[in-house]
Amino acid sequence: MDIKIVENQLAGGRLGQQIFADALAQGANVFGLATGSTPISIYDQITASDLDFSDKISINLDEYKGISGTHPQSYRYFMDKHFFSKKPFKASYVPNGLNPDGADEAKKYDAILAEYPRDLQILGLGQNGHIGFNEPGTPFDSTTHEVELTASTIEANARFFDNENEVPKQAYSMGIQSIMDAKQILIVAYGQNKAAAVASMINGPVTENVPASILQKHANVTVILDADSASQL
Ligand SMILES: N[C@@H]1[C@@H](O)[C@H](O)[C@@H](COP(=O)(O)O)O[C@@H]1O
Repeated sequence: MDIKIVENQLAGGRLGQQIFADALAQGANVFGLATGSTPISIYDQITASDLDFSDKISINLDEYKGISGTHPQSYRYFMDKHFFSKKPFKASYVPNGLNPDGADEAKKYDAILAEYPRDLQILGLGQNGHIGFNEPGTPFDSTTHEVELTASTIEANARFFDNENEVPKQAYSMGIQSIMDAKQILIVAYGQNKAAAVASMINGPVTENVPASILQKHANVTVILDADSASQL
């Protein structure tokens, strides 16, 4: 793992933008994207740059089940707002939260992932070590699946909703194997509340109890941290 400690999120955004630029220069065609507050500074730097994704593909990690892409808290809405409306791709895939059939949605999304192997995958990190919506205990060989969100994730995401009851209880997520299939991975974490998860991801045993710990086994991972999230290393 190539660990970069940056001064603040703006510096992390610049570094992340550079990693995207380098991938583009090396011929990357398919970009795996993530939501959450963490990647926003990278997306801000990218959308303000002259990078061109108009003939590239993006595939997002996950989406809440049961809300449409026009819901302000859906991940499709987030991506439109922070990225695609400013910097469009040729095609952008996000799981369809309105598909009531989890097995069907998983099959369709896995077909998209198989058609477009990702060159670069960006990830945030959950406080419990989750990546995408792969909560602790998710098998390392998982592909796209329907997820029951844990109480801690619902609580962590409640700040974006009017109240905790409105946070969807399920989501669709790429699996851990799907994430590991990307050629290159960029994982980003800021703040004291991520410090324990960062330490377990980097120095802990590789265990399904800490989904991000599997990244120790990937050949090309860059980790962007700030001093707070790196404080337990
Ligand atoms: N499904 C997302 C994850 O992909 C994200 O990494 C995590 C952390 O979010 P934040 O970056 O806001 O801390 O939140 C959600 O649970």
